[in-house]
Amino acid sequence: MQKGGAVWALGTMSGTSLDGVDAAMVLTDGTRIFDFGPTAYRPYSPAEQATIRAAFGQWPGDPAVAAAAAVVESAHAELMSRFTGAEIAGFHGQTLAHDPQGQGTHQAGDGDLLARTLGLPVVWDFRSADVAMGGQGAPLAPFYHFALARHIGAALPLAILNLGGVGNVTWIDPRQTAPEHAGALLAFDTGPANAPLNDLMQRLTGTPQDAGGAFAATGTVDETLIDRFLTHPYFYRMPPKSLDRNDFHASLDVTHLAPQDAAATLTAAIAASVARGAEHFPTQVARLLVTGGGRHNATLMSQLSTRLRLDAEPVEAAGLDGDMLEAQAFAFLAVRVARGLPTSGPTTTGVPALVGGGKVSRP
Ligand SMILES: Nc1ncnc2c1ncn2[C@@H]1O[C@H](COP(=O)(O)OP(=O)(O)OP(=O)(O)O)[C@@H](O)[C@H]1O
Ligand SMILES: CC(=O)N[C@H]1[C@@H]2OC[C@@H](O2)[C@@H](O)[C@@H]1O[C@H](C)C(=O)O
Repeated sequence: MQKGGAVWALGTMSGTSLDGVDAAMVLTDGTRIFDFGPTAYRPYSPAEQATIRAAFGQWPGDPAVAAAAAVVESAHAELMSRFTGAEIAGFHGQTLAHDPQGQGTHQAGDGDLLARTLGLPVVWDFRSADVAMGGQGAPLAPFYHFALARHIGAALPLAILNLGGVGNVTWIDPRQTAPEHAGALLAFDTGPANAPLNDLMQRLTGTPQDAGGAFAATGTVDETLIDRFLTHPYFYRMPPKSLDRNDFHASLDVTHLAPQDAAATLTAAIAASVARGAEHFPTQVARLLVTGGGRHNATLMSQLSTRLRLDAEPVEAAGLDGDMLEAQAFAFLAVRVARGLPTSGPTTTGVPALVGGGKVSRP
């Protein structure tokens, strides 16, 4: 790869909601974004989802993990081979278990194998080095969020909120010139996002989402339950901090509520946890840009606007692509790793020093 200049990088993300793999190209030098390229999506089949789901919470050595890794690798190889013109790829893999203060963090899928299959340098295992140095290993999108804030010409502090299965937010001061500068970023996972709502909708309707938030819109929020939810110790921890998909399982029990009220309450809980998180922001933000699937949920967006007293806008309002932003992040981070630039630091993962996490596998 040419030193210094911008290159086309391909990034992939297989998120906690397990719908499929996103892939996107970005023209970048690892600092600035020069252009966005093609994108593609490859859903997991129900059988593939079941294989991956069976490995959730398991660590390498377990046969379920090997089976899940094989599914992740073949789905990525199939999707990534549709792209041409990339000089490097960033492969996030599928998080199966995340326990940064205990057993570590594990993303299924072998980047070495993909490098050989695709004939491209592949950067992967982005989170382990950060965790080994005492960081949370997540969230990692914040250094990309910083580049996005500069790219869209933001002049004042803003927040980028990702609402996937889990929520994560980045507070950004775009007046700083680099993400590693003191005062540029503060990032953390906000709490559970769509995962508990999806699980509820699956049980109620057989479809794992509340499309547009239409069902929740017909219910009433149980504010007492929300208040109790907000006493979870996670909300008292100072950021940076990160979560595994099911960390809140027992704390969000809505089974005693009428179905619509249960959906309304889980939707409001997402917004309430973001509002609680926003209390940690170093300054107020001028904009709240929302990415990830949750931005399609109108009830959730309106709950966010109410509870944060700020207009929650989809990232599309700033000309960005909220379906592909995480895949773009791993394209961008791949270039940073290849060039020896840090990908996380004390204010994004809590790691004591700047870290450039990620292995580089060459074909
Ligand atoms: N039209 C819609 N209406 C309501 N919710 C939606 C809609 N589209 C997507 N979602 C929600 O967004 C989720 C998917 O979001 P996304 O693709 O950002 O998650 P992910 O990347 O897998 O998760 P994470 O960021 O936690 O790794 C779905 O599971 C669903 O809950
Ligand atoms: C361990 C892990 O895979 N975490 C994911 C997950 O999904 C959302 C949230 O929890 C975030 O911390 C992270 O993903 C994004 C891409 C990140 O690292 O920024």
